[in-house]
Amino acid sequence: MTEQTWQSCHASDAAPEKRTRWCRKLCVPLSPGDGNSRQVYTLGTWRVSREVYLWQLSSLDVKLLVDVRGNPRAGREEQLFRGKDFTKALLSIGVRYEYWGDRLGEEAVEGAEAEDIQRLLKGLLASAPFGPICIFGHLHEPQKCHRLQLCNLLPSGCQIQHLMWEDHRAIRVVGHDEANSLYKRWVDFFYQRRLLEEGKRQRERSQAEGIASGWRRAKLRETEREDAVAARLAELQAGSLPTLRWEELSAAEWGDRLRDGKAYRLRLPWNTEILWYPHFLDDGEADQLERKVQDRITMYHPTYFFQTPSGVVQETVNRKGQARICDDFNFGIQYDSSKDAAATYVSQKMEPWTRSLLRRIEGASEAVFNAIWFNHYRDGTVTIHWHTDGNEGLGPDPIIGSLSLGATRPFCFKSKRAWKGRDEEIAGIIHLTLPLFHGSLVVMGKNSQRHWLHAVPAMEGIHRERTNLTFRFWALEGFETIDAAEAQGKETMEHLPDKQKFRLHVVPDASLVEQTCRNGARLCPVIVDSPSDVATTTGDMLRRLCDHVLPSGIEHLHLALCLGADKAEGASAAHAERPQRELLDDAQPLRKELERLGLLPQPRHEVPKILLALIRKPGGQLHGAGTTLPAVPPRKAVELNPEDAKSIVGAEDLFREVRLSGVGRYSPPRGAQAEVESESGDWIWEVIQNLSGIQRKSKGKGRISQMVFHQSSEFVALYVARSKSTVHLVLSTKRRLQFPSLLPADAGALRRLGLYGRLLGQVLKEECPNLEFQLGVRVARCPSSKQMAAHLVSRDFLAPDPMDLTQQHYLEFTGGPQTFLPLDDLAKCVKQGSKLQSKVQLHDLRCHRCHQFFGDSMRQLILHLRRCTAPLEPKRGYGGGPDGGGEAEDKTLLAVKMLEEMGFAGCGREALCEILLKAEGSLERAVEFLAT
Ligand SMILES: O=C(O)CCC(=O)C(=O)O
Ligand SMILES: [Fe+2]
Repeated sequence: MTEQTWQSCHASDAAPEKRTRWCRKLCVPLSPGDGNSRQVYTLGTWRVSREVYLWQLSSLDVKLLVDVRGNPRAGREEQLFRGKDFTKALLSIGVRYEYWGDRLGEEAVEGAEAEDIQRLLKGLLASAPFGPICIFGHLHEPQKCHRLQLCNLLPSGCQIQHLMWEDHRAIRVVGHDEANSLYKRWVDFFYQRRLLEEGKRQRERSQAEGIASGWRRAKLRETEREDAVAARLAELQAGSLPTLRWEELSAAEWGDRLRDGKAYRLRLPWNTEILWYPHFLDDGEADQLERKVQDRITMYHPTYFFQTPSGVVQETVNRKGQARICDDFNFGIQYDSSKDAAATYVSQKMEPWTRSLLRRIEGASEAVFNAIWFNHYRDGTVTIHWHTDGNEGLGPDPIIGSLSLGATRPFCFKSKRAWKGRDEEIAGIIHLTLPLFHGSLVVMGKNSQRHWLHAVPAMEGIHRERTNLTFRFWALEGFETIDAAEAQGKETMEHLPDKQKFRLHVVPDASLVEQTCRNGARLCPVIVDSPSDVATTTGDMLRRLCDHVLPSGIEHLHLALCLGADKAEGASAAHAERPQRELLDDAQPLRKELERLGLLPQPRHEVPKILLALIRKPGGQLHGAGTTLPAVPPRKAVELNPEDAKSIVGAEDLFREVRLSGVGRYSPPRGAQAEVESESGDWIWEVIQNLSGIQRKSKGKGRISQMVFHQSSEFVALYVARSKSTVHLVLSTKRRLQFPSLLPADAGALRRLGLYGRLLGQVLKEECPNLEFQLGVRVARCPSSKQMAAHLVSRDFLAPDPMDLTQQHYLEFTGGPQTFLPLDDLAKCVKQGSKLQSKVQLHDLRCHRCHQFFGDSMRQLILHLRRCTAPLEPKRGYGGGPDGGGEAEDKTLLAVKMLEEMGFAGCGREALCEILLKAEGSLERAVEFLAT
C-alpha cells in the first residue's frame, strides 16, 4: 500500500484535520519485499463456542494465536478470555498462544509511532513458529478493530485475510483490501454526512444573521431564527469557558469546582476535553422540559433473552427506558445474536421543540447533531455500566452532548489505561465524577470515547426518576447491538424460539396519568415487548411492569385491554379519547386472551403495538406478593437557609439535589440485615466502597443497599446497625476522607456535609415531628484513621435495643461541642489545622449499693439498679441513713459524688446536680435520666 492509498483510505480530503494521530502514523509505507512472507489471519471475538473456534483455527493450520486485546479479559466471551484454560485448549490442537496486548493492544498503539509498531511486528514474525498465524482482536468486524491498522503495518510480503463468523459455525474470509475499503467507506460516509449537516447549519445561521441585519427577507420561520440565535449565543459561551486542568487540582478541589455552579472546559489527560455546564437550563426550563419529555416521549423497555449457565432462558425487561429521535435514520434493537431477532426501532421525528433544543446544545457542544437518544432511570437502582459510546454510526471520535433532568446522579469517568504522571500520587487509573444536576449538560468532547469509559452507578436511596438526553451525530444505518450493561456477565441465547414479536403499549388510565407517585414521578405510557411465554398471565405481566418499569409508590393497578380504533396507536390517542376497555383477569394468560380477541399480529408484519391500559383497582390487591405499593404522599419541600446559601460553596445545588431526590421513609433494616461485617473495622468505608460498584445485581434489595437511607452525588447517609436513638444515621463523603488526614482543602466538603445533614434533618423532622435532631462528629473518634463520619441522631436516645447505648456514646452525644462537634466547627478546625481532643472521661459503671461493675453498659446498670436490694452502706451517708442527715446541699453533693463513683464523672458536676434535682434526689432515677 502506498502513502496515497492509505491517506485516501483513512481520511477524507475535505476534513484532513479530523484524521487521528493514529491514522497519520499508520500512513508510513512499508518497504516491499522484506522477506517476511507469511499467511496472516485475523479474527475477533464473537458468540461462537470455543470448540468451533478451535476447529476453524485447526482447519486453517494456524500455528500461533497472537492476542492483541488490550484487556484480554473484557467482554462477554468469557470462554475466550486470556488464561491457562484458553492456552491449554489451543495447545491441544497445536496452536501456540502469545499475548501481545500490552505492546500491541488498542491503548498501547494509540498515539504510538508507526515505526515502533512495525519493529514490534517484525519481532513478532521473527519469533513466530513456521506456518500461518492469527491475530486475535476484540471486535468481530476487522474494519472496526485496531487489528486492521496493525495489519497495515505488517511487512508487505504478508498474505492478510480477515476471518468473520457467518453464523455460529461457518466462517467467511474478507480480503485485506476489502476490509480497508469498508473502513474507508465508513469514514468517508460519516464525514460527508457531517459536512452536509454543518453546511445546513451554516446556511441557517447566515440567513438568521442576514435577517437580523435587515438585508435579507425572512425565509426562516420565527422559531428557526430564534434557534439560530440561541445556538450562536451558546457557541459564544462555549468559546469563553474557563479551563480546569486535571493535573492542577486535588480531589477536594475538583469536588468544590464541580459544585461552584460555574461552567468549565475540563482538560483531562490524553488530550481529552469535556465541557461542563452545571446549569445549562435553569430550574424553570429544566422542569418544563422534563414535563414535555414525559408528555411527548414514550419510553421503550426492550426485553432481552439470556441463557443462564444451566441452560434456562431468562427473559429480562430492561429497566432503563429508551427512546430515539432522528429524522434521518431508524435504529435497530437487537434482542439476541440471531439476525432475525433484531427489530427496527422506529425513531420518533424531530418536532420544533426538540429541534430548538438540539440547536442550542449544538452551540454549547461546538458540534453538530442529528439525533437525540433518551435514557429513563425510574429510580436510583437503574444504572448504566462502564462503556464507551463507540457505535460505528457515531463515526471516529464522536462528540456527545448529555443533558440531565430529574434526580441528580453521578456521571463517572475512568481512564482506560493508567496515567503515568510525574507525581506518584496521581499515577494510575484516573477517576472523575460529575454530579449531573437537573438541567446540567456534559459534553464528552474529543478523545473522551477513545481513552475513557463512562457509567452512571446505582444510587440506593434515590427514589426520583431521571431522564437523560444524549445528542449525537449518527451517520450509519444499522442495528444497535444489545445493551452491554444489561448483558454484563450473561450469555445471550443462540436461538430464540420461533415466536411472534409484538409490542405492548401500556398506557395509564387518564385518572392515573396525572397522579404523581411517591417522590413526584409521574405514571407515563411505556412500550414493552410481549412476553414470549404463552402462559404469562396478566398478573405476571403486571408484576413485571411494577418490578422493572413503572415508578414505585403507585396504588393497586389492574391491566385492561383497550379495544377500538386506536388500539395500536400511540399514547396521545389514548389520552384524547378513552377507548373501550376490557378488564383482564389477573390469572388470565395474556397471549391466549389476545388470541381469543383476534388481536395477535400476523408474523412478519411490522411490529405492531397493542394498547393495554393500567387502571386503578379500587381497594384491590395485585395478584402475588410484592406488587402492591401504597401511594405515599410526596414530602413537603425542604428549605435552604439563606445564610447557608451565601456561605457554602455548592449549597444551592446540594439543596436542589436533596429536594429532587425523593428522600424515602426512615426504615432501618432490622437484626442481622443491618450488621456489616468489616474486616478492616472500617465498616463505613467498606459500605461506601461496596456502593461504588457501578452495577449491582441486587437492584437496591441487597444487604448493603438496605443500609442506605439516602445519597447525594457527594455524600451518603447510612443506617447504623446498633442505633443509639430513635433516629440515628451516619453521614459520610463518598470520597475517601479519614479523620487524622483531613486537610484545609476538605473544609468545603465538610461544610456541605453539614448542610446535607441539616437538610435530611428537616425531612426527618417532618416524619417525626416530636423529635429533635443533632448533627456532629464524635471528637473521640477523630484521631482514628477511619473514614470520616458524622452522626445525625435524634436527641431522645431511646435506642431500639437499650443495650446498645453505652455510657461512652451517651456522654459523647450529650457532652456538647467538646465531645460532639458540629460539622461547621470541624470545617473551621480543619481549615486552621487545629487538633481535636475529646474531653470525655470514661469510668466503669458500677452499682452504688453492691459495687458490681457493668463496663460501659448503661442499660445493664439500669436493669440492675431496678433489682439490686443490697443495703446502702451507712458510711456513704446517703439515702436517709443515720449519717445521711444534714443540709440538703451536702446531700446533693454526696449524691453527685456517688454518681461520679458510679461512673458518671464525665458529665460534670453541674449536669449531675441538675439531673438529681429532676430526679427528686433519687439516684436510681437520676441514672435512668442519664440514660434517656
Ligand atoms: O444517563 C447518562 O447520563 C449516560 C447515558 C449514556 O452513557 C449513554 O446513553 O450512552
Ligand atoms: Fe454512554
